[in-house]
Amino acid sequence: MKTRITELLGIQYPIIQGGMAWIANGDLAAAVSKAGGLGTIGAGSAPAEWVRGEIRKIKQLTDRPFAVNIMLLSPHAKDVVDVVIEEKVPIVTTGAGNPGIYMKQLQESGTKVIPVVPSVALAKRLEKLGVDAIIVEGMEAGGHIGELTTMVLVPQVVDAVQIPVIAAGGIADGRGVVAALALGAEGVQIGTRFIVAKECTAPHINYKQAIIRANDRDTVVTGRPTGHPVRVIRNKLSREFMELERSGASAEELEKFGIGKYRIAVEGDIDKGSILAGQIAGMVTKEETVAEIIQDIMATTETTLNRVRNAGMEAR
Ligand SMILES: O=C(O)COc1ccc(-c2c[nH]c(CNC(=O)Nc3ncc(Sc4ccccn4)s3)n2)cc1
Repeated sequence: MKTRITELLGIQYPIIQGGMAWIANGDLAAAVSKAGGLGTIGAGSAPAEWVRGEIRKIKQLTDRPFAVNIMLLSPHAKDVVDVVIEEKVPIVTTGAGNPGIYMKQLQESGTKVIPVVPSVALAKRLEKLGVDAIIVEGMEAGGHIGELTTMVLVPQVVDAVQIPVIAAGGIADGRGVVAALALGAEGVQIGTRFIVAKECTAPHINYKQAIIRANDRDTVVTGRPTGHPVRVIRNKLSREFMELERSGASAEELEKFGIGKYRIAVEGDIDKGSILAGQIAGMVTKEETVAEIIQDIMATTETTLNRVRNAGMEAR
């Protein structure tokens, strides 16, 4: 399948794996790149030297293109940018903030920059700064989210910019890919479904099982009063978090309550930790290899395109 995204990134399929903090390590990213997508190492809030180690690991595992996601709320973001440049990482995606301050040094080093944006305004500002493409992430996504849905935000950003758009949030099979293409996107970013991949070695099995067990209504958004809303799977901790919000706790108290809770879940305590995952968790029902996931996505893309085409023919 060929789009401006597959050409820009040198990948076989327009499938980008989300660079999820604490979860997307070199093992997962290498498996996705080897299977024809774009594997992404999630720097999250990790120190720059951890990121350097994962970059060197993926270079041992594959020659195919890969990316590093820079989470801009991380205290190590600047050092991670330096490491990305030193290690000649070809592609960077960014999240949770505006990458404007790093654009000059990244572009001078020839790194392709693809920011996640939650609004049309930021998409237009970043296109002017010279980013190579835009990931438009709807609030269906797991983790730190904006307020608008994929269905609403993608076509508005597509209308507002000339550079290619990647749709993210609520996508886990070919129906989501075809929907994204219909909205004007030329690629998709998938996070939640890759968390349960066999090659995703970081999260404890309890984390994966929480996603596999989740149904359509099992995620909630915590932390809205802090200005950093985060989508998680309902559990004991999210109920405590919502209780704290209802009791009128300040943004600082909520922020403090949330610190470190994500890592606790990744390490296996799914009662006391925050299980970051998207609304599509209800459609993620089994652990598979990355190759099986990508093959299923592309096969269901094909069957969906045929179904939509036939429906269109009959409608004439
Ligand atoms: O500066 C501005 O105009 C605001 O800019 C932005 C505001 C938000 C975003 C945004 C929303 N979603 C994303 C990409 N997705 C994510 O970044 N998802 C994440 N999940 C867990 C994360 S770890 C975390 C999260 C919050 C607080 C501390 N740590 S980051 N980027 C991007 C840019």
